[in-house]
Amino acid sequence: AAEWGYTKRNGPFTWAKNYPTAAGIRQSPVDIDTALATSDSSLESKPLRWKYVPQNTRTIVNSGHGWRVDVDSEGSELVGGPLEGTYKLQQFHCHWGSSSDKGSEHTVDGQSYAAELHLVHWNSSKYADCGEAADYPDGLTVLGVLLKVGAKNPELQKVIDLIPSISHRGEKTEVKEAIDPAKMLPKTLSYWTYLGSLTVPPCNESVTWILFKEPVEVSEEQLAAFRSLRCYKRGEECPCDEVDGLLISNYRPTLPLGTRELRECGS
Ligand SMILES: CCN[C@H]1CN(CCOC)S(=O)(=O)c2sc(S(N)(=O)=O)cc21
Ligand SMILES: [Zn+2]
Repeated sequence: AAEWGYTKRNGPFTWAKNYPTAAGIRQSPVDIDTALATSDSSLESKPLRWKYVPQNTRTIVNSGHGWRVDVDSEGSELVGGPLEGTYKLQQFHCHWGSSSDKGSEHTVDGQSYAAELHLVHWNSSKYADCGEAADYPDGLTVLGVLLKVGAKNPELQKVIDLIPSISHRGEKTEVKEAIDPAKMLPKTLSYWTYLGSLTVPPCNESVTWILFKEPVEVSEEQLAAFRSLRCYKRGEECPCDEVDGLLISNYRPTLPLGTRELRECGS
């Protein structure tokens, strides 16, 4: 089957054909209607806590759908807030648009941001690895960070510096200078949380989403670097009808929250 992607031919509105879960009722991303959010004392009583090992960021790869930094999960942990048990960091990646007026996956009161960073964690209290965890409703937790145009982001610059060596799909390289995921999180830790899904096929409905309220800054030049990735393999011709196969946009439009509860912690 034609590989899924973000063009008219293989983009989000075609995914349900090959991935029926994409048409489910617990899909992500969603628009965060801040008036609907309910504050929950149980979230306030168990602060979200994380521990990452910067030296465990191993490789960065061009998945054909964006860049992804794979991490050795050992030594990492995410607990508290809405979570039961311990989750370990598996990878982090980003979504962006063809211009900085769009590109985030979640929107807030209808407003898009320039990009969105996802830190993907899996429930190591109950499952053996990320792949297994992705098949269970409590298997994954993704920390989402909204990115807005502003100052150059020094931690993300370590990713940007590696992009030229993974310009084509399937290329990967060692991350030599440790990247600290904790340094990419906002200062204030207020967040919204709801039950959703992977925002890419197979769109498993296995993600507890935790989206920080405070956006983090990234520069226009850094966003431009993201858009220089190519969605096809070196030596092959460009399959996607994108402008010479550049990955200029890789965000899924929002899906209905439906009857799901949206909770918030912190102002
Ligand atoms: C770059 C994308 N990679 C994906 C690889 N995986 C999916 C298959 O795994 C069994 S995953 O579970 O690690 C996730 S979560 C995720 S999102 N956008 O919802 O945070 C994307 C992906
Ligand atoms: Zn993502």
